[in-house]
Amino acid sequence: MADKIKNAKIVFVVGGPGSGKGTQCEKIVAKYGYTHLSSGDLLRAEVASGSERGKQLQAIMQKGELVPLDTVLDMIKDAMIAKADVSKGYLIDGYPREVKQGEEFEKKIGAPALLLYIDAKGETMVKRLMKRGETSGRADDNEETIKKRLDLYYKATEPVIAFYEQRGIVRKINSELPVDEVFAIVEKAIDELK
Ligand SMILES: Nc1ncnc2c1ncn2[C@H]1C[C@H](O)[C@@H](COP(=O)(O)OP(=O)(O)O)O1
Ligand SMILES: [Mg+2]
Repeated sequence: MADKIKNAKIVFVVGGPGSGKGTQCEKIVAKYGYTHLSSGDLLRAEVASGSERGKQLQAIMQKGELVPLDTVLDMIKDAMIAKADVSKGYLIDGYPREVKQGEEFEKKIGAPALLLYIDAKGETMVKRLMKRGETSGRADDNEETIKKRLDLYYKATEPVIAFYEQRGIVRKINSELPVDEVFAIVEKAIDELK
């Protein structure tokens, strides 16, 4: 089964909470037929299912902490295999959150062809998340948890970007711009993959 995704085009979408990863992924899906897998969305779906695993996950996520590595990776892999026949590529959104997660992903699934680094200022991310929190219903879109998520992002995820920069696959995207202008930069990076 895992053979099906062996040669798949894999794009890591990395950036702080509220940087605009989900927004850009949605546009990539519409234009390029990629499959969008947000690790956060997969986890929230598990929570919503009410399963025992979901309950444990909820407690961790509410504190703004990282969920155990194997759990996230298994969920991503299953979702990739499920879409293998219809997918032109995969957007792995919000993963890897730390270098070790990237290494495990490559061992179990494959190497990314590109890392889109969706970059916005801390104050911009906070503003966007507070606004999103008005309607998102996400337990972690509140001021206290946002601050923790940002701190963790800077500590754990920035080394991920440095790690893949050595391989020359990082494209830094200025996400301070309006959505469509951000997407114009994203398109260039994706087009280079063909
Ligand atoms: N370039 C941009 N300009 C203004 N607002 C943006 C933006 N990109 C995203 N947003 C808004 C949409 C959401 O309400 C919020 C967070 O975006 P998101 O795509 O959900 O971020 P992420 O998935 O990185 O957490 O910010
Ligand atoms: Mg998101």
